[in-house]
Amino acid sequence: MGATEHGLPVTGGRETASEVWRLSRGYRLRLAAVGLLGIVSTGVDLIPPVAIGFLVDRVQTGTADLGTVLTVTAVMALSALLGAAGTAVTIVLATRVYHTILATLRERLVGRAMTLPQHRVERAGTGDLISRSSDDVTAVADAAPAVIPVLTVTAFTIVVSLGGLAALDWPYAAAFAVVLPVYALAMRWYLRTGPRVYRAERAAMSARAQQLLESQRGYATVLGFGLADQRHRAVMTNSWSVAVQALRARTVQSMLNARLNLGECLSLAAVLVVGFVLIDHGASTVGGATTAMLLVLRLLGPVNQLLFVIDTLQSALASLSRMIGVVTIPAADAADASTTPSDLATAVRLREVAFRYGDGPPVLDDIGLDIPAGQHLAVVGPSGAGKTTLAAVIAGVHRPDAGTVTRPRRTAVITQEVHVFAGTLRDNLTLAAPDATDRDLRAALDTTGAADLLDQLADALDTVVGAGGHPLTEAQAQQLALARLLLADPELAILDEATAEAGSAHAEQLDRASEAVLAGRTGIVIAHRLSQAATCDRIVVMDAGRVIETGTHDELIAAGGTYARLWAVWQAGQHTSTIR
Ligand SMILES: Nc1ncnc2c1ncn2[C@@H]1O[C@H](COP(=O)(O)OP(=O)(O)OP(=O)(O)O)[C@@H](O)[C@H]1O
Repeated sequence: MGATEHGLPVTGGRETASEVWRLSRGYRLRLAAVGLLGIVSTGVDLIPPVAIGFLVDRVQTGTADLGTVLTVTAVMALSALLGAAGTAVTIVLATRVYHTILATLRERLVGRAMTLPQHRVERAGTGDLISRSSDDVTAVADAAPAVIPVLTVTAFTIVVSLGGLAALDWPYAAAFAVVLPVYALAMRWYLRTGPRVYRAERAAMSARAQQLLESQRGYATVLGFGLADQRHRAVMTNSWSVAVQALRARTVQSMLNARLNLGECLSLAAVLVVGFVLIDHGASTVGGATTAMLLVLRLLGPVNQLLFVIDTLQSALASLSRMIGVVTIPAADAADASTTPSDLATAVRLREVAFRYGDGPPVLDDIGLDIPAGQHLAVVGPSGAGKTTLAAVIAGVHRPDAGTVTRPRRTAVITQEVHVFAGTLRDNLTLAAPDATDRDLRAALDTTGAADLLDQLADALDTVVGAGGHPLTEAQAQQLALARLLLADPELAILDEATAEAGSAHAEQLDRASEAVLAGRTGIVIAHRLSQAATCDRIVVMDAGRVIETGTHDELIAAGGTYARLWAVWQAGQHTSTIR
């Protein structure tokens, strides 16, 4: 399986083929029936050239009368009708099987994407995953109208027509066969060039999707920092890259076209020359040569189409290998290896943990930490100390570059960006606990201090919130997230909530809600207000990615270090600013 260090994997040809074969299980009999119908339909399609050749000979020998012409016309019309009907049914049946298999693949892709460890998706970029389950699925689905008719019918037409040519007179088949290397060379060139160009096109599309997604997600930041122009330029650069790659792909198609035209010209000329020589030597009739020319003309279409389908097929295969790349990520990687069931005494254990974003400077350095089950730990420190990163590494969002992390299997985290899902309030809560009753939901909202929210909403739990629904304040969204976490009932809860103005009613409300949510479970609080830290069992002070102090509130105050200084500042009335 090919995989870039940071990207999601892409399968090779063999893996893709064997996965498609596995996916076709249950449809193979239907596929065989479709194949048989395809052979019969294309066989019937060969009747008109033979009938025209027969008519030409009759006219040449002066034995054609009106009855012969009418009979030949009727036979041609009937065979054309039967052939078209058979082909249409073949295409419909094949398309149905194709889309059913594709739907199964998409379901598996989405299923696997949902179970991928978050760090894997974060590192590759959410845009890549979205592009694989949208752009790539579309590319594979869009290939159906072109690929299925041609693949199911063309291959048979080639075999049956070549057989017909050989039966007519072997030199005709030989003349066509001599030109085949031209097609073989065209195919070889194309197979070498095409996939690379298409993969680059798809990758450029992924990058553009990622760029757009990031701009939309960080909309508030983009506006707040006046980054609109910069983001616009970045999206333009990506769009230009997509355009360049698309142009390359279309150029390759045009060059393939030129090669196909050459093959067409050579094969018609070869059969014409052979026909002339055979008739000159009395070895063939004009009718025979006519049939041969018509058969070759029939062959040229499918041969060209097959090469063009290979073009679409290459593009679809590039997408397919990206989709299957996600589906076949080994289960060991899908389940986060660093998660182990907690032992009874220690819920979280970190040993020599180091982490950096990409090639950037170390953000966490040699972190060692033990959190006994049931303990509430506060992490404090100046902005940029690495608190959020530490929370993300413990939660499994980021995988450490060095060291080990052990945490309970049921770990939940509330990040600074609380997401309200578009749907009812009930939907938002039952995400975490599908079996929860309305009573449970109300109790959870009550615990997080959001009971009055229900009173404000006309449809109570059935009120639509999130995008397009009833707008929730930031504090309400955080209360909702805390209620969701309460319902999920994890062994370890990590709270890295957005800051609320210290001393404000919201801050006190959220502090109380956080305490209620953490009761009876292990908790890590990224403390943006020192009031949060003071109520925790133990405090870890971080600076520049390292733990510089640890102890209880009283111990750290008595030690007179960084925490004591922070606390003094806090106490001295810096209540309007937050510790970040
Ligand atoms: N996604 C990212 N990519 C690159 N660097 C990052 C990323 N996220 C954070 N950093 C950097 O890592 C360092 C630690 O950031 P982190 O957010 O963990 O600190 P923090 O202590 O939580 O700060 P704050 O209190 O402001 O949230 C900072 O220098 C920050 O710029």
